[in-house]
Amino acid sequence: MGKGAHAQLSGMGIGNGTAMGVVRRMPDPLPEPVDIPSARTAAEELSCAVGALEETAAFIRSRGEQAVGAAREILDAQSLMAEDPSVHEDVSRLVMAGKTAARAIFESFSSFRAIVAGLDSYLAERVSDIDDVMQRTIAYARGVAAPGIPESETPFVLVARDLAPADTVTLDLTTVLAFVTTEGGPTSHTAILAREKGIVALVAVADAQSIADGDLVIVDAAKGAVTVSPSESEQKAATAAMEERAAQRARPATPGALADATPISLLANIGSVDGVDEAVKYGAEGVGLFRTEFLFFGATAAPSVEEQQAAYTKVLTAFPGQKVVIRLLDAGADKPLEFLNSEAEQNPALGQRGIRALLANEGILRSQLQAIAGAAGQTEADAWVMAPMVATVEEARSFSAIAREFDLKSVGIMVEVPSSAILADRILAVSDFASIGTNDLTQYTLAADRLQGSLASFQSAWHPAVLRLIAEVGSAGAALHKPVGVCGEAAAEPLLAVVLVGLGVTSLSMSAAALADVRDELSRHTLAQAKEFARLALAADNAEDALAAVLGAAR
Ligand SMILES: C=C(OP(=O)(O)O)C(=O)O
Ligand SMILES: [Mg+2]
Repeated sequence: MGKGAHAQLSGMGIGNGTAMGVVRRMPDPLPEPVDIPSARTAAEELSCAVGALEETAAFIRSRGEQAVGAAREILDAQSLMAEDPSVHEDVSRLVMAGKTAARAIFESFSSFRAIVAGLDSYLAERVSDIDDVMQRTIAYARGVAAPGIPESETPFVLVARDLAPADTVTLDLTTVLAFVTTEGGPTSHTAILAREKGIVALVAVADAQSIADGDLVIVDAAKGAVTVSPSESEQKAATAAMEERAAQRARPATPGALADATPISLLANIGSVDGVDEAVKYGAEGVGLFRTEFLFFGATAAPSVEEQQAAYTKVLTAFPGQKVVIRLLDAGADKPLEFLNSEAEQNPALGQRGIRALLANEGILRSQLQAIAGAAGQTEADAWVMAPMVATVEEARSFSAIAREFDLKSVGIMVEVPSSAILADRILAVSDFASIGTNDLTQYTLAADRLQGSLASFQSAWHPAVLRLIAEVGSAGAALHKPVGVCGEAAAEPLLAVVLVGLGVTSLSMSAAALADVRDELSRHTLAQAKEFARLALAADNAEDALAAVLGAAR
């Protein structure tokens, strides 16, 4: 495309925002350092390489300190890569063999990358994180600018192949109006972090590389479109949409409801006590998913009941009279925990995980339930508990029986495995509620690892196979008068959230920053329309067609 030519490109919108501005492109990665003999002494090269590794670790660590949640974890892992003694040893060995600092860093990280990419698909997502650390370190060693967000005094729309976590975390929202990336899917790191920060974003825009520096663009996440060199009338419409959104956000948050006043509770997902403030700030009506893994990860043994109770109490205290759904420890596969499951597994996603692991370690399960019951007794919140990764009616029954010994009133299960969606009527008969985890439900339905970047296109809950399973759960919930929520990333996609309601879902839980767009989208459609959208999506052959059909009917 020539610069300035009018064009419309499509991709996957994150949230519902609109932004308009001039494009700045992210510089392309640095070229591979050539393998020529160094002109400096080995000692000089070594001090250059070590200095670059230290500078990278310090830079990423300082960015990590400004981040919370998932972003912080990713950055902490990245700073550890730059500090890894085996990387330092390897770089030093290569420098001593006559390589330049830049080349030694390149070769060392490349072999690290090959091991990670080849040996363990669970770490495949880390490959792009390794590349980011390598690029930054090579830039420091060469004394050139590290690839990253362009510096600019004036606001701009960032166009990039993909964003490194370190970049997304510290995006300056006063200058970066929106971003458009070629790569990524709705559940990629970039999309999740964009949602957490409420940034207008479009991912998986296959033709994004055709947008030139300096082009004026409109990014419309709700339509999943970027318009290059928009006409005057398109510019006016975009300005009006942005003003309306700003006005709507300035009004106090109202409880979630459809246009015909059907109530749909809008709840927050939190991953630690730190998430509480954001949830309250964005008007969450409670917590629909309190992930409790943060208490266990990094520990060598399960935390004591007292320690757990203190953390649960802090969260429950923030929501008097409101519901807080506490998800019991979900260890295994993407959340490995040595002391719970030390046996090496060939296929951990299908291994000892979630409720399976808890029922095999009943002491830990009971300690969690005891701590939750203690915290519930000390606070005014309505504490609900749910078990992760339930696959059978027996697991649901065993979990309910144990939880009720602790006098917990609302005992439910997560539907993340196709078997539990197919048997939703049986499973709900022995549980008080269901909460659908669409991240895992999608991975298991399509047999596509949720962490494997190259399979991101499979990881969409718009897929009619996933929607059919959700419909099973919705119908079972309606027949048995039991609540059915969604707490996976799908709940944070505004139009998909309406489809979920059309399938019988009664509450939606998501990262707090996504609440406003979902609240707004729900208020635009009636239950009859939501059901029609659901019918259209269910009738599609694939996720893209389902989205297109519903977009056509809704916009
Ligand atoms: C909410 C879910 O659980 P997690 O993302 O923690 O596995 C899910 O699988 O959708
Ligand atoms: Mg899950």
